[in-house]
Amino acid sequence: MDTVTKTLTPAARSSDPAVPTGPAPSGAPSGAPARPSRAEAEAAVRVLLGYIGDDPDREGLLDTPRRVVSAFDELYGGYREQPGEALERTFSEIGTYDDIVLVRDIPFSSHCEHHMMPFVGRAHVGYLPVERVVGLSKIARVIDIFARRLQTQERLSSEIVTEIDTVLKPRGVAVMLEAEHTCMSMRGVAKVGSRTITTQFTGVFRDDPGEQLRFLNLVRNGIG
Ligand SMILES: Nc1nc2c(ncn2[C@@H]2O[C@H](COP(=O)(O)OP(=O)(O)OP(=O)(O)O)[C@@H](O)[C@H]2O)c(=O)[nH]1
Ligand SMILES: [Zn+2]
Repeated sequence: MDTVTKTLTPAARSSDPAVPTGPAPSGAPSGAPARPSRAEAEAAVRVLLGYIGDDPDREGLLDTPRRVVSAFDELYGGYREQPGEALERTFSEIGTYDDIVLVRDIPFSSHCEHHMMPFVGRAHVGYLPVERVVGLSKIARVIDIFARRLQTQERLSSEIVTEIDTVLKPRGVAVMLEAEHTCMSMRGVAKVGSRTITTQFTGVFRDDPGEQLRFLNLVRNGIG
C-alpha cells in the first residue's frame, strides 16, 4: 500500500516523465485541477481494490486497474469532446418543412455525480427548425457527450436543450429523459424499477402549452 500512496504524491507526479499529467480536459468545469496521469489513476483503483477487502496482487485482479481506467476513459470520454462540434454540420434542403423534428427512444447511459453509479434510460428530443436541420444521429451524439460526464439527470436534460438551442437557434427545443438510477435500485433505498422523468423546454415549447402537449403526445403515443 505504501508504494501506491507514493505514486499519488505531487512529487511523484512531476518526477515521472513517462506518465505526464495533463491540463484539465476541454469539457471539464472551469477551475478543474490538472488531469492526473494514467499511472496515478491505476494506482487509485488498486487502493479501492484493497479498500473493499480484496487483494490487488492476486492473479485475477492484476490487470483490473488497467481495465478499469480504460473503461473510465470510455465512460467519461465526454469531458474531452465538444458537443457543439457534433451540431456544426446542418442541412438546408428541407423544402418548406418547419414542423417538429422528434427523435424518440434514444437509449443513453450516464453516471450520477453523487455515487458514480449508472443511470440508464431513454431520451426524447424534439425541435422546431428554422430553415436548417441537423443530421439525426448528431442529436444522439450530443446526448452521449453530455451523458459521458458525471451528471444529475436534471443538468443532463438542461445541457442537451441549451446546446441544441444555442447552436441551431430553432423556434423551440423539447427534451424528456426517463431513467432508472442504480444508486436508487442497487443500493440505498433499493427501489428497483422506479423511473425518473425530467422535461425541459425552450421557445415555443415553453411558451405554448399546445406545442408542449403535442411533443408529449408524440413521445407517448407517436401521434401529435
Ligand atoms: N435530483 C437528483 N438526485 C439524484 C440524481 N442521482 C442521484 N440522486 C440522489 O442524490 C442524493 C444524494 O443524497 P445523499 O443523502 O447526499 O447521499 P446518500 O446518503 O447516499 O443518499 P441515499 O441514496 O438516500 O442513500 C440521493 O437522494 C440520490 O437519489 C439525479 O440525477 N438527480
Ligand atoms: Zn447516485
